[in-house]
Amino acid sequence: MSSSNTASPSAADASGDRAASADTAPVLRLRDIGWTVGGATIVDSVSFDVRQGEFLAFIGPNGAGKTSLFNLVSGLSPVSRGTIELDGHDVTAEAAYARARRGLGRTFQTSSLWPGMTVADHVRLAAQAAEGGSFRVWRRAGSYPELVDRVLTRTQLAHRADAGADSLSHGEKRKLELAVLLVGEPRLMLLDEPMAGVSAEEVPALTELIHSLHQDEGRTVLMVEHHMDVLLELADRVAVMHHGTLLALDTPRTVMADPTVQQAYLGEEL
Ligand SMILES: Nc1ncnc2c1ncn2[C@@H]1O[C@H](COP(=O)(O)OP(=O)(O)OP(=O)(O)O)[C@@H](O)[C@H]1O
Repeated sequence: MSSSNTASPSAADASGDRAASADTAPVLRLRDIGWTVGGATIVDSVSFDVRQGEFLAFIGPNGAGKTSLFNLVSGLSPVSRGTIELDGHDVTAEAAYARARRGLGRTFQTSSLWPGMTVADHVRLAAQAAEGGSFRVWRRAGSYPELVDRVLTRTQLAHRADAGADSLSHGEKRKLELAVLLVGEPRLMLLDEPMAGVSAEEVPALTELIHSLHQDEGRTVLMVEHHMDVLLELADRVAVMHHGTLLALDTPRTVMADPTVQQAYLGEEL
């Protein structure tokens, strides 16, 4: 168990991580990442590597800096210090769209859907955006039928293609956000609390879908999630954020048993 802000691949290998592979170049490499805004340090000296096909989950108390870290990795916020590499390329100075073209995609904690649009229209709009088209000249009729069918089938939403986004259940909305994400064929997916607001009945199907996108399609996943049972099912490793730092990075069971991590959650059982 690492108690510093730096977790190296060798530390992960030593932990017995099932995804460890010393000769595989990391998909993502963070070195001493920091983000300071208005004099407050929100993310502080975070370093870690993520290997191809790995599933890394992030937990931590509210305000620990998980979403801020995702913003830095995806390019929505510029780092104050440190470097970010994707597939060995230094992307620290690259904009979010450039990182997306390299295969990085993300979802957001709060729903990013358009209530007045149908499920299929969301996929069509994402397809047009991926091609670099202007939203203003977007045409509804006959666009991307195969793509729409493929990603909606993949996310179990084909039967809801013509439904308005505002009529979806919370679980279906999360699936639609994943469908929109899949249009860009991301190899590295950052999922920010994909279970937020989802009913207990819908959690298993959503968990299975995310598991399949990772396991069956080989996508690398970083996911912020508070449901420990979900993490145990999905994650190769769990990163614990606390006050902007990386408190621990190890297998889910080792992290949950760590007294330092327990302390970070005010003594509550994880
Ligand atoms: N643009 C900003 N300007 C100033 N402070 C910010 C900004 N964005 C985030 N913060 C602060 O940074 C801290 C970390 O926020 P962040 O949303 O990253 O935490 P989190 O771990 O994702 O929390 P939660 O689990 O509640 O989503 C919070 O105190 C938040 O208020």
